[in-house]
Amino acid sequence: MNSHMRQRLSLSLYLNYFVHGIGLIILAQNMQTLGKLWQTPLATVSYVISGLGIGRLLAYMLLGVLSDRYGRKNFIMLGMICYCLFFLGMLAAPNIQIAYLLAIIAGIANSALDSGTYTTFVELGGNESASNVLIKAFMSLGEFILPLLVVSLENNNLWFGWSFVLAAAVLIINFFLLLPLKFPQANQTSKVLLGTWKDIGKLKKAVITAALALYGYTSMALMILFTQWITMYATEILHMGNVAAHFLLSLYSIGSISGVLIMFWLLRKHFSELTLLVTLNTAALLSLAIICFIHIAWVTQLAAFIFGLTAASGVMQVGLNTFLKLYPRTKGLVTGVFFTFGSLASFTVPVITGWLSKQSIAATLEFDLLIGSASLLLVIIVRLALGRQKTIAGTRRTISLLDKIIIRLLVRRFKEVNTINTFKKELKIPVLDSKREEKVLANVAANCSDKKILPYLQEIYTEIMAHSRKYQENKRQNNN
Ligand SMILES: O=C(O)C(=O)C[C@]1(C(=O)O)C=C[C@@H](O)C=C1
Repeated sequence: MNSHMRQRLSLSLYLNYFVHGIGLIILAQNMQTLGKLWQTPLATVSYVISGLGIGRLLAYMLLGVLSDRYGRKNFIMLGMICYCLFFLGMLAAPNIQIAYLLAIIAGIANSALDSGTYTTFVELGGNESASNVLIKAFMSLGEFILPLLVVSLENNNLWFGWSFVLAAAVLIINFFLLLPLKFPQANQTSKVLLGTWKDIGKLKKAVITAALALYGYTSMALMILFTQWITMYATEILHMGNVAAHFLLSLYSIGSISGVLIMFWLLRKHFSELTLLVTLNTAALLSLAIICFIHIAWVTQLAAFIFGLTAASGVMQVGLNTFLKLYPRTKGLVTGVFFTFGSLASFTVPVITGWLSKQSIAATLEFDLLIGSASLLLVIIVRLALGRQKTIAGTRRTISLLDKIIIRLLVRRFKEVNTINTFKKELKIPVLDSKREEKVLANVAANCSDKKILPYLQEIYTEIMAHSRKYQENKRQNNN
């Protein structure tokens, strides 16, 4: 695939996630209007939102496995059609039952897009982690723009449905942009990775698999618990005013978008993914602990920003990427498993914390500390079990460093050879000393720990000595 087609494909895939960002919050942002439309109380509209979660749970595994079989493109198209149906259907939904069905369809759309897109970015090759993290950036952009759109429609007394129509229109245009594009072959194995990770034992692989699947749960739970409770925690426990309390969530969002961009940049620079996961999860846990235990307004604000910067920087996507590399032949299934755990988090966290909040609001965030610790433990387990991750770029960095040392040593060797030459000139003996050359080659054999590479080293040394002879002859000819 040429780079122009690749860019077109990537752009279309990202555009879908801009719309998905809108889809994630469009019901919540229009709760009151929709409630009036269906003549139901707010709680019932909120119940419709849970349909999204049901759709996801139902579809992730199935669509993941099917996308391994029938190609990624079909499922991305399916996702787009389902999403379109959701956006336009919601405007025409006559009752709450149909609305609930449409929400389930949006959940299915979400699963279809995920199982087709994350896998495609890995199969496109290049820097797949950076690409998958950028998906999160497009989602955040959608989530950032929609509330502004909703408010401006409202302020200008325009129909609330325009934001739904806009989302559908973007999808329809993107559908036709995507239609002629070719996708990379599904589940081709990534040679680079098989080279470095193929020797993992069965037990180790099972431990890593379990840890990564659980990380699908904890990484999601860490974020949604925070976003659900931070405002109430700030008003009730920290006694902040209403505006200041809401502002904490904005700081978290700004942190998150900055975090994604920083993560993208670091991954492009080939920073080790697992080291990043351990570092970011540690920072997230620390900032959360600060929010829980140090009650000073500006410190809390800074900590909320840092929590967004680290916990919502795309660490979930990086975790999935590691998982995908471990199972290059069943990427769709792996995406399905990972996000099923994520969906379980979106279901269980509100239930558990709802119950905890009856004890105290502080207990909810303290529970997030527990989740953050579990997250950190899981990524440490994965890091230890997988060992140092090798990449072409990292390995080349090591080679460059070794070359630097070798060159310095060779310069010193030439200096010593020059000294020998001075002696030889005084004693009037020839440059070539075959006995000494044999001894040097014998020394190479004695010092070489890997007998397989010995012939190559001896060839190198024969060359080195040939050149030090040339160097000596040249010096003699030029009389210096
Ligand atoms: O030891 C010497 O006599 C050298 O000149 C140095 C050296 C070498 O590079 O090691 C170079 C040429 C001789 O034939 C043998 C050895």
